Amino acid sequence: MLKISNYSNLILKDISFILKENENLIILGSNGAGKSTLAKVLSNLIENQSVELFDKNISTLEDKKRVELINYVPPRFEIFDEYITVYEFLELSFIKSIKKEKINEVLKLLGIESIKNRVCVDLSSGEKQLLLLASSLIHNAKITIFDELTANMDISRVKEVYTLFKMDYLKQKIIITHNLDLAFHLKYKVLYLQNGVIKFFGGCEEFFLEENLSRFYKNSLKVVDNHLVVNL
Ligand SMILES: Nc1ncnc2c1ncn2[C@@H]1O[C@H](COP(=O)(O)OP(=O)(O)OP(=O)(O)O)[C@@H](O)[C@H]1O
Repeated sequence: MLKISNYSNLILKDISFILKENENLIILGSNGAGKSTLAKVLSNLIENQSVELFDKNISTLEDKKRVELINYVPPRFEIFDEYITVYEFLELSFIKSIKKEKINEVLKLLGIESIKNRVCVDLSSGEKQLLLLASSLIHNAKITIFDELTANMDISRVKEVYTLFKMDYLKQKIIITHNLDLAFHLKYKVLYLQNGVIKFFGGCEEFFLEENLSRFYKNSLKVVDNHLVVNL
């Protein structure tokens, strides 16, 4: 269970909501709305006392315990070690003891065995995002927040990620995305942010009603054959 109560900072305004155990969430909103900032608050990268994780205030949790409960996966892969390989990076993703077979299982699941001995800094941006995904699967926190995971992925990879999310390989997920069709089909609960304010928090079906689409996206979207597409 995740709960945030009356949180405000320079960007976010009076944020409160509860996500029940095993409920997944999509966070939507335009550029600069505050989505990444909210994710950093929920994972305590922006320190606060307004978030409760599984009935414990996040400010009271030791780092080791907190990372077991929540993992923020950033939109860009950044690393200072120029020489570390994919395999070595994944070894560092375990919270407890390293299980080599788990690394091979995840590499196979994502179809990225061929890059396992490559140096991380040389990967393409899409490959780096797959590495972040692999790392989060190994980390396997109770709640994983993905910040624009699919932004640099090709379409077939986006489809694979969608399938993976549907498989419940990870426990509880919070997904920040600009891919509305992905959000529409995942059918998770939706939180819509506008200028740091929650304008919608509720079911997917309700959010994607025509009246809400025109309220939040004006005439920039249309539904074609049960898919949300840009109304060019
Ligand atoms: N460390 C910071 N210091 C000052 N302003 C910041 C900082 N981080 C973010 N902001 C500002 O806060 C606002 C919200 O940023 P945030 O990254 O949370 O938006 P977002 O909804 O994730 O946007 P996008 O969809 O473009 O990624 C932006 O105007 C941004 O410039």
